[in-house]
Amino acid sequence: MTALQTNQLTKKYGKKTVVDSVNLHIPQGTIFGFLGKNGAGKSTLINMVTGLIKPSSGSFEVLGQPEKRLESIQKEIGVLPDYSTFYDDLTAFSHLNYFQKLLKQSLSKQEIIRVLSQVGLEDAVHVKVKKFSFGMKKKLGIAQSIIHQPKLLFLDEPTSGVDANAVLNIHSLIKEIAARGTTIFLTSHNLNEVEKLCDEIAIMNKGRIQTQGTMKQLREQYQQDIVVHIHHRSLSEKEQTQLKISLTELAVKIEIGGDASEIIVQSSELIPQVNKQFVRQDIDVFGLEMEQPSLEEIFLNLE
Ligand SMILES: Nc1ncnc2c1ncn2[C@@H]1O[C@H](COP(=O)(O)OP(=O)(O)OP(=O)(O)O)[C@@H](O)[C@H]1O
Repeated sequence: MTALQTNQLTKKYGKKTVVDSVNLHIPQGTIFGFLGKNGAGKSTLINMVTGLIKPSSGSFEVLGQPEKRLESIQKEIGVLPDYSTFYDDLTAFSHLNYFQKLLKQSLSKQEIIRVLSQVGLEDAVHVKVKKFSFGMKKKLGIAQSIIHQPKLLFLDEPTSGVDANAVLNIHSLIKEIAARGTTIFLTSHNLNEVEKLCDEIAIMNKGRIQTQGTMKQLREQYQQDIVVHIHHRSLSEKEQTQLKISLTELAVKIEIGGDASEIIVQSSELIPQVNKQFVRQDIDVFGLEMEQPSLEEIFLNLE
């Protein structure tokens, strides 16, 4: 089943089209990364598919249900809350307890404590929210968003403003939640995070989906030159010259060194042919590494 599907989904404010004919298809069980610069339209799209605002046109389905039946599956959806909605005088436990009752859940005391432990708040179960650090509030927010074991979870910037250790904890937690079968829709400005966690990525720009695919597909789509680092046995000056001549047709840049060389090719299919030239000249190759563009480079190169 599809966790989320949008068909020509559009939102206009006056004459301004903020979300423009978006078609997304998110299979269940994926961690889907949703990227875009400030003002690209990400929150507007999320607000439409979670029922907070009405689309101007187009349609969507969440967990197989159309917009008009969104109410019936609200309990299957989790959304990382805005921290301003926390009650400062409640403890983490009371906060979750209150929230689960709102969702008409009937978790036992132990089960609530287990959710708090799951997000790493086991030492803060009875601490009031007003004493929480920012990172602790993020974790409590995640606990709140997963307390009803949603099938689809929207996490908007789950690690922004959180220290490095807590970021790692939150990443492990996101992977655990996904491993249990929850589809995760992750918005983040941290491209490393998205690259590390997400199965599939969509990049939004000025209301439109500019590109969508797995990291591998995005690399293939946006990769131009590939830098290949080759470690080899020591070469004499004569061998270096011969090698350079043999690679001229294949590479756009060739730097042959004594025991390591850097070669730039325009397609990954040329790499075996580069390797063949080394073999042909009886040069032992000890290592061959390919430099892949990061999501950050791909993102920055998009208009
Ligand atoms: N209620 C509204 N009325 C008019 N314009 C709006 C409204 N809500 C959002 N916008 C405009 O829509 C555009 C997209 O905003 P949105 O919040 O969806 O972007 P975003 O991609 O989530 O950005 P960020 O990364 O900063 O959160 C912005 O230009 C914003 O000013």
